[in-house]
Amino acid sequence: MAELIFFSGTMDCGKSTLALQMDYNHRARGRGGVRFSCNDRAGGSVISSRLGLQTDAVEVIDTTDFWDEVVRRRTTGLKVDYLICDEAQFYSPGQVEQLARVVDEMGVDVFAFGITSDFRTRLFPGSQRFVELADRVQVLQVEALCWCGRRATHNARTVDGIMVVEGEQVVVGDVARDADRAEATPEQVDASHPVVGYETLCRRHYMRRVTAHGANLMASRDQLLPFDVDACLWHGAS
Ligand SMILES: Nc1ncnc2c1ncn2[C@@H]1O[C@H](COP(=O)(O)OP(=O)(O)O)[C@@H](O)[C@H]1O
Ligand SMILES: Cc1cn([C@H]2C[C@H](O)[C@@H](COP(=O)(O)O)O2)c(=O)[nH]c1=O
Repeated sequence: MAELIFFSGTMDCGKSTLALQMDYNHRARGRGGVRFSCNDRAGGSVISSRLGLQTDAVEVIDTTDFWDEVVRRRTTGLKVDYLICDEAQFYSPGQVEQLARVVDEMGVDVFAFGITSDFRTRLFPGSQRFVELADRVQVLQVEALCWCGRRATHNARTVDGIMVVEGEQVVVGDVARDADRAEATPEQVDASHPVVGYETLCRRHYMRRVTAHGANLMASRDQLLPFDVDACLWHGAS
């Protein structure tokens, strides 16, 4: 029985890696599949994993109709047993409905991969529809971590190094590694080209808006005292 599975998690938890692995495993057993992606960080028509793997894919755009995509391939004799759908949070609710129909009426497995919520903790409309329609929502086993070591559950956005909670829902970007993470100096800030980045945080530090950079700053200011960033915040220290 074909299934619609939504593999979900925060940014940087291995979704694209798993998408490429699943494609490889199914293909290795002779199944025919089509890979789709949308606004991948590495550019159009590609699925890229931070582990270094990258494979071509069909770019999903506003007019993409998944039902037509499958019918067109099957009528030219191609085998379509499954679809890999990366960056699925960016698909429209209507496209998610098309995917459900492809599963139910054409017996095609759909493996979709995406983040559920945006930098304001709000569901992406496409992800919401996946949660509503999927046979299974599977949370990835590999956990992205917050700087404090807890499991990261939220995606924070930074602009020039500062966490923000307002802005466009879709801004393609990457998580910064610890080494790159710093608030820009006033000289580096170019108001016409703000640098947008992301950081995965636990809920506690998302709610208190403490990124790795903020925590480091507080730690360095407070070197002479026993340091507990959460206690500092709780008591209103800056
Ligand atoms: N140099 C590396 N060595 C080992 N694992 C890495 C390396 N770089 C990235 N990763 C792993 O890749 C994961 C990110 O994978 P990716 O598929 O790009 O994530 P997602 O699609 O969920 O954003 C990280 O959580 C980490 O486990
Ligand atoms: C939280 C959030 C993320 N995005 C973008 C940033 C990346 O381009 C993708 C997520 O890709 P990943 O492979 O899961 O790392 O989504 C966005 O546009 N808006 C957001 O709020």
